[in-house]
Amino acid sequence: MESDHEYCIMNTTPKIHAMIVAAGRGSRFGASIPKQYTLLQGQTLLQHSVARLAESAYIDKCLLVVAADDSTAQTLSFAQPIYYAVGGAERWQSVQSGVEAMLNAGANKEDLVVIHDAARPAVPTHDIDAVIQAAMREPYGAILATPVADTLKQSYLAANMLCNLEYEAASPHKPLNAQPKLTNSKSGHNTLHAYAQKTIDRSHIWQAQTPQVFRLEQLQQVLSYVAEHNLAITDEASAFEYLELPIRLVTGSRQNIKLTYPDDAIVLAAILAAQS
Ligand SMILES: Nc1ccn([C@@H]2O[C@H](COP(=O)(O)OP(=O)(O)OP(=O)(O)O)[C@@H](O)[C@H]2O)c(=O)n1
Ligand SMILES: C[C@](O)(CO)[C@H](O)COP(=O)(O)O
Repeated sequence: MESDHEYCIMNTTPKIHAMIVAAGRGSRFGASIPKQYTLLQGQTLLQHSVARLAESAYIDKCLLVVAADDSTAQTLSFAQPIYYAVGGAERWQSVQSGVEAMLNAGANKEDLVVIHDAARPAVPTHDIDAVIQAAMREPYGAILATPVADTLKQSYLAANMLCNLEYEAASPHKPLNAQPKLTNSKSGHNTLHAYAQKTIDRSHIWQAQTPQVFRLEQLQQVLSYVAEHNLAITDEASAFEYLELPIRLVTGSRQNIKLTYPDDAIVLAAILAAQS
């Protein structure tokens, strides 16, 4: 029975390599610096994410994929040995650059690669271990994901109501079911708003997270397919889906949120404080 730490395929003992993608600009977050360098609980998101991976017994060093003009990462201290690669314009191109760096550094094509977002600093270590263990037992890979918990609406865009509904001030003597007065739209132009068209069945809908874990050569091949076919993907699992290759979904913690919009910072700070 192979130990979890080393699993055998074709009489070799593949190893596990970790990469953190941190080459984004954080445009939706809107800060003056890339969001991976935002300080929460006294450390940058990037340092938190590196430390989380370091807590896993499977990981003892980490590749950081950073922007070509990044001058911050190498000024920081990290919880484990670090090496670097330069990212690309799209997230998947940053991953592709990281895969090439790992192979050029001597990784074997059958080795597993653990890919994590720098923007997900609160991932529990037991989730990291769980997705790695799942990927060891899958032919193509595994990702963390969380089932959708809210009602999902599909929307359509429409012009503002042609009439403004004016409700007279409620008065103690006014019947509750009084009809509102319709008046002509005050605005001289129609504003487009989103309206609910229908509710999506969420019983098989998941929110993908990271880490996402694959074998290096297979990931290299599917990302080449993405490049050759000019596909737009936002995670590596999507590339395998295009080729109808099964990727295991491992239920992850809802604490593993991604810092994307300004509102996420207060939530993430509270999660990190609660985890410390
Ligand atoms: N070309 C890119 C784009 C994103 N990322 C990384 O991928 C992770 C998740 O992507 P996302 O949340 O989209 O980050 P940004 O692209 O920075 O955000 P935005 O889309 O708002 O600009 C982040 O850690 C980000 O640094 C990357 O390494 N290379
Ligand atoms: C990989 C990912 O974290 C899965 O949810 C996400 O797709 C990456 O961020 P982006 O905002 O989609 O670029």
